[in-house]
Amino acid sequence: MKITVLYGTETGNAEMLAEDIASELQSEHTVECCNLCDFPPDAFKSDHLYLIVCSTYGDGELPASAQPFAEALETTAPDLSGIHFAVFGLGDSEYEETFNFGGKRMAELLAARGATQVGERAKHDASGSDMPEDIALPWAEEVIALAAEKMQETA
Ligand SMILES: Cc1cc2nc3c(=O)[nH]c(=O)nc-3n(C[C@H](O)[C@H](O)[C@H](O)COP(=O)(O)O)c2cc1C
Repeated sequence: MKITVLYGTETGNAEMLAEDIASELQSEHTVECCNLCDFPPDAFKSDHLYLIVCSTYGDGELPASAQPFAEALETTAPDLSGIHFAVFGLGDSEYEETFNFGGKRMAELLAARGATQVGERAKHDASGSDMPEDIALPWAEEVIALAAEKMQETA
């Protein structure tokens, strides 16, 4: 499968995780990895699965590297029907009211433009005991299997 791992980060955790996911998947898939700040919303392709790794900053906001992408999505309003994505959020449950809102916001923005979300949105908790890569790799395998079915249906 063609997979693009996109990440939105403020201090690098999402970037490290995105790179880990990409390197784990590349033996079986064609994988690219890209910062959301370098990815224009008109670059989505319907034969790719997009794995979006996104942290949360401020008061439940998107991290700095995802903000230009989110603004471009809102101003250019591309039609993303036929695009499949899954979201892995990074956050910290110490921020009780806004836990993992960055990933949630990203999923809402893409769905609002017609893209199809695959699988459950994963929510890593920096205050929990799991390492992000330990939950991200099984999550990625699961969403890839689901996407393979869905993308075949819509092809
Ligand atoms: C100043 C600051 C604000 C944060 N705000 C939130 C928040 O509102 N909700 C949340 O779930 N996590 C929040 N976090 C936790 C980060 O999302 C988490 O540490 C994540 O791993 C950072 O990933 P990054 O380095 O890719 O940006 C915050 C962290 C910092 C330092």
